[in-house]
Amino acid sequence: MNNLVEIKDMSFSYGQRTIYENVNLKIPKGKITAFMGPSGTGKTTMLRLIGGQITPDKGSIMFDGIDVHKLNRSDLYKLRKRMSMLFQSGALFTDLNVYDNVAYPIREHTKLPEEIIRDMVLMKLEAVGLRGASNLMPHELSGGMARRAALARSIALDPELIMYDEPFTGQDPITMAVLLRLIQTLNRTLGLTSIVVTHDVSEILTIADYAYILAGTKVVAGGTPEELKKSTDPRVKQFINGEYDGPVPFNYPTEVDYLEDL
Ligand SMILES: Nc1ncnc2c1ncn2[C@@H]1O[C@H](COP(=O)(O)OP(=O)(O)OP(=O)(O)O)[C@@H](O)[C@H]1O
Repeated sequence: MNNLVEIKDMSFSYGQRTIYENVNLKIPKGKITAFMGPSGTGKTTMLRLIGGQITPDKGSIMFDGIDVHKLNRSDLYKLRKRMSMLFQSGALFTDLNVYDNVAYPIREHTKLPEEIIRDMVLMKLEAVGLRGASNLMPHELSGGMARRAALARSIALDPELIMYDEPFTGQDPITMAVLLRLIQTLNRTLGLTSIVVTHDVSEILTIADYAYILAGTKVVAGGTPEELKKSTDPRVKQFINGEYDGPVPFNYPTEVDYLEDL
């Protein structure tokens, strides 16, 4: 299989707190991969490790055969242009209209003439169904439209990898369905590779080609949605069925029993 990202024997800690221990995982090129797992387990941290914003203590993270953490600053900067990260907040610049929001990264990172920028921006807005909303200001958009505009901005420079961090949070079911289809369509039509961090397990499994469950410093499972749904591993079943109680602790681990705090 052709992988865009390969993580080998990777460990990472924030100070005393171990987030990952000897993790191995692969992100297949051209596919949608989901990262699921309990709150605070380190899913966002994994995206930041892949993006080179933080460095593993041990092991390697390869992007298209390049060791992300062995690059010097300018090469890392170049590599980062091949990746895009879309955060839940996906904040648009409030004083710029939709068009200028999408044009912003192109103007920042290239010296292209405005006619070409115009074509690129309109193509991206068309791709997210917002071509008619070019002149609207962010405060005139619905929550779902704002996410789509942020998505158009995050693909403005034609990245190869797009990482979505909780893209559905706070959206109604219809908007969520629209965003799901959009992630799938963009992945296909733009030849992207996508990683989606989400708690919306059943929804993401309708479009993901592959999914990992991250919990307790490890990758506890990985497979196609069909494989995960058939798994007899109780930790996998807990996740797939969205059960609060089970072998994977839901809460942030605490050193002190809360009764002792009283
Ligand atoms: N900069 C930081 N310094 C120290 N600890 C951090 C930092 N960022 C995150 N953490 C801790 O690392 C752990 C993993 O955080 P992360 O945001 O990656 O989890 P997550 O799985 O994405 O969580 P959620 O599903 O709730 O968004 C958390 O316990 C968090 O408190």
